[in-house]
Amino acid sequence: MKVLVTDPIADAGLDRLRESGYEVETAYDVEGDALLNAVADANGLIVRSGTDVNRDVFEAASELVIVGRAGIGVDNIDIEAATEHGVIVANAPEGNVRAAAEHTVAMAFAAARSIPQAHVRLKNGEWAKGDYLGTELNKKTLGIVGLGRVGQEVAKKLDSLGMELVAYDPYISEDLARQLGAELVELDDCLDRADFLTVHTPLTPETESLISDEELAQIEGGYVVNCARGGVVDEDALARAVDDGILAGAAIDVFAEEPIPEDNPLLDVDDVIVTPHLGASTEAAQENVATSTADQVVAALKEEPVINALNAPSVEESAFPRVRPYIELAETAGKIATQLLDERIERIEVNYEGDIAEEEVDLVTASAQKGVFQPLEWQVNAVNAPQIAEERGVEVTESKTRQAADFQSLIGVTVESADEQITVEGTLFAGDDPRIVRIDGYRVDAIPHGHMLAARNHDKPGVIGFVGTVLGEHDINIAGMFNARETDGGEALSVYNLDDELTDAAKRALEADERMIEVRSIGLNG
Ligand SMILES: NC(=O)c1ccc[n+]([C@@H]2O[C@H](COP(=O)([O-])OP(=O)(O)OC[C@H]3O[C@@H](n4cnc5c(N)ncnc54)[C@H](O)[C@@H]3O)[C@@H](O)[C@H]2O)c1
Ligand SMILES: O=C(O)[C@H](O)COP(=O)(O)O
Repeated sequence: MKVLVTDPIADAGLDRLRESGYEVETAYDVEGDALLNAVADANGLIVRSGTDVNRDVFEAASELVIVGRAGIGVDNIDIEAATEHGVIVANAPEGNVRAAAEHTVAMAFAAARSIPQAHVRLKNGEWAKGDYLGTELNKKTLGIVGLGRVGQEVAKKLDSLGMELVAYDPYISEDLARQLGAELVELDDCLDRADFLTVHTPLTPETESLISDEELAQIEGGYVVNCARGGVVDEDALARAVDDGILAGAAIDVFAEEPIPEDNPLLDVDDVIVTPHLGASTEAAQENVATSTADQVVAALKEEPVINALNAPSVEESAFPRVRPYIELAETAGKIATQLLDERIERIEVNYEGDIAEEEVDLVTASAQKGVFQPLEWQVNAVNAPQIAEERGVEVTESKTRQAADFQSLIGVTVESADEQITVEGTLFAGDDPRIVRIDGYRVDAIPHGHMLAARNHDKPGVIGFVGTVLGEHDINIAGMFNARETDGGEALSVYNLDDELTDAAKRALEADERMIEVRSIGLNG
């Protein structure tokens, strides 16, 4: 399997991929057709902020299982297109937080003391001591927009340096802000009170140009720091505000277009200091994000849970060994159920009984949906199955009961149409041996594997012999057989494991007998 890496990541990450047996291709700075060609046979793709992973990339990458983002921001990845193509997107949300926070603090100080400007003049032989009278951060108010991981780390650092903290973040609790020593306020209040404003939100339609002319005017006389994403602070408005003396200065690490074009207005304003997106560029941060991203790519390629998947259900690493066998069992039960139902599926219910009901089962439920849709859809997996259900208007419900009647753990997948429903229930014998133990209420003991035949018949003498004879005549060998009946002489259900697929001719021959009620071929391969 091949992992394509299109932005530079630390060697430790590349080594980890190679040690896991994957071919690693590095192709930095590729774009357009070159990127589409490189990704065509890649099973994994690792990027930073430099690669535009758009819909065309997903359309060209038919083998792609995961895009790993060696860092936090995923605004360069079309997650919707990834989900539609069944591709996991995962980032490394922890590894560069300290680096980003330290850079933010450094930029705030650098702007407040005009360090870059003084540095350049001194290097040019000019002792401009009298031109720089800086501002202390001590006792000033820091306005933080976005109090997530980086925002919180910045809050801790600048709180300890004597700043007053106010924060605007509509998605966090007052309690959390209070624990950090910050007052949670509305945006207007945050802007009015800030001597320094630092933004730490992702770039989304909601945050794009969140800080523009009007907002900058509210920070009059202060400084703006942006080490989050270009575009959250409007660049033209910021250049104007600093140039016109409305703001004392700004420190910017990230830009709406990167690498920054020469005509970016921020480059022309002396009191705007800039760095080329260096927030995450420390040795420690790069090693952290590279190894954590490589681990997630390896996990995805081994079909193990991807801890930081952004568009797929996941399971805690410690719980995975307990949940893992049920993932396949649920998929199998879903596959069988869907092949036993003729009509359009309108509802799926996944029921958990016993020990498994204690676990986090999002991934198991997604796998049951994958099983249900797989015989019907071209490319379905646990990433896009919930979306397929939503698009088709299929209602999916989950129920759990900790009490189990006959088995330590039992999973039931019910598929329902307008006038029919089928439930297939399975368990694990000895912890990892999957068995289908009930189909539509009939108690069976079927090993779900390969080709199967499910036959409903009137419970009359000679039926089992008849089925065996017909299959024999059509050269189909029976590998195993399980029979269950409602009542003596009532209806019976038999499930057969076959070495070969049930042919149409054999199916017709079985259906021709009046003792047979229904004959279904079930395929569990693929
Ligand atoms: N310069 C760099 O190299 C660098 C390094 C790391 C992270 N980053 C960027 O920093 C930003 C923050 O990263 P993080 O790890 O803290 O992310 P995070 O998801 O932990 O935090 C983001 C916070 O923003 C808040 N938020 C979302 N929409 C908001 C809105 N409209 N108004 C106010 N708050 C809003 C969220 O509630 C959340 O608390 C991201 O854009 C990330 O890409 C940049
Ligand atoms: O979102 C991030 O993690 C940072 O912006 C770092 O981006 P980079 O990996 O491109 O340096």
